[in-house]
Amino acid sequence: MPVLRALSKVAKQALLAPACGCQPLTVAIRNISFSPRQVTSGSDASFHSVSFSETDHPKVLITGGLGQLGVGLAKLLRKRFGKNNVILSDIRKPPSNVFHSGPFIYSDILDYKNLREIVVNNRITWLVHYSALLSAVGEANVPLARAVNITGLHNILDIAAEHGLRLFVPSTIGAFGPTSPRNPTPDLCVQRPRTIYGVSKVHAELMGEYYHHRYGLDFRCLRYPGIISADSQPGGGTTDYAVQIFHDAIKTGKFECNLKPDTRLPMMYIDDCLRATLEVMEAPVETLSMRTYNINAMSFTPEELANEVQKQLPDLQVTYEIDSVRQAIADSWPMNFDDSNARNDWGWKHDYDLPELVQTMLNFIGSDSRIAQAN
Ligand SMILES: NC(=O)c1ccc[n+]([C@@H]2O[C@H](COP(=O)([O-])OP(=O)(O)OC[C@H]3O[C@@H](n4cnc5c(N)ncnc54)[C@H](O)[C@@H]3O)[C@@H](O)[C@H]2O)c1
Ligand SMILES: C[C@@H](O)[C@H](N)C(=O)O
Repeated sequence: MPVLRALSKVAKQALLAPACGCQPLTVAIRNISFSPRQVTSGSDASFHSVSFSETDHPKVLITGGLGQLGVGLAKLLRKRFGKNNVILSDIRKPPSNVFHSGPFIYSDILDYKNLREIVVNNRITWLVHYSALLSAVGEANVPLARAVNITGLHNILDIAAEHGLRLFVPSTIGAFGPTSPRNPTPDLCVQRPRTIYGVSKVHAELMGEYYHHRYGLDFRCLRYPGIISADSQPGGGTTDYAVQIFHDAIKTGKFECNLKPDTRLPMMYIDDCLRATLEVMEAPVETLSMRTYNINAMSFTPEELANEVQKQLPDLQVTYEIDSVRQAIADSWPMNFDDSNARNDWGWKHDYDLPELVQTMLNFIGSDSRIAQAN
């Protein structure tokens, strides 16, 4: 069917929808090859966001949940909404502590039918979409990154629109590129990233916002800085050095950094990142003047991080062996992130600056390694 004819048919069906917005009409447009498989029509974002009663707890599905961030998010959400209301999913086998801490399910985001079955059978109302290939591993396998980060996202958007879900998709500092203002980088500016990861994240931001305006999808997106965590490993990004330094400092007293000492990047401790995610998901619709926000906590260079760690561990030796792929990526990313819109609109505020981050990481990893030595 020619594109214009298909569009006008959909528009006519939408016009026939009840004006009150109380009965969202499901328009089946599966046969339009460029369109979502099934979406709810209408342009009022608010009526789609209440597919669960506001007094009920949401039923949450987290995709890609076994990476650096998912397990921590599940823990936070389970504390708030109850263990059985938060389902972790991934294509990997969960470690036994994760498997026994709450519901876990296999889900490949490239399998649309499987995703839909999970959403329907578990009466999911919130979807947190964490599956992705990060910046460095994405450059090493562009076809897979394209499939997971772009095709997978299309499945997620269609499922979320079809079932009236509130959808969170994280974006990243990597959604900016060398032609973006880097110090600071505002929410709205030129975005011409040079990695498949960045390209896929700009695509996710734009598609999510398009679905919000076109179909009323309750899409919410935060651009995370590099996230630093003690009890989960990063999945192959450019900011991974800022996690590894703590492990190496405690285990060997030596750290080889793969970025130049003066490479400045925005960073955040995981607790702040996960709290921001919960806060934006709970933010009343009327506080959100945008659907994609920068969030930030601190910015530092490898040298500044090493100096801060050396205040606690003065014998730490740091050397530099530059990884040219990661360095080129980092040189194209923001140095400082302007998150004033998130602070003004829904009250974002970070808790951890560099000294607290370093103290917390060393305490956590130090106590873990003392326990391991004692066993
Ligand atoms: N960690 C950070 O510093 C950071 C910063 C900015 C944005 N983000 C974003 O946050 C999200 C989570 O990041 P993370 O650090 O936990 O990532 P990660 O790489 O550690 O984990 C990603 C997970 O996705 C899973 N996955 C891969 N292919 C899949 C498929 N076909 N179906 C289902 N799952 C699949 C992997 O098995 C993995 O467990 C990502 O979207 C990432 O882009 C992370
Ligand atoms: C910044 C972020 O998106 C991720 N940690 C990466 O480096 O790829």
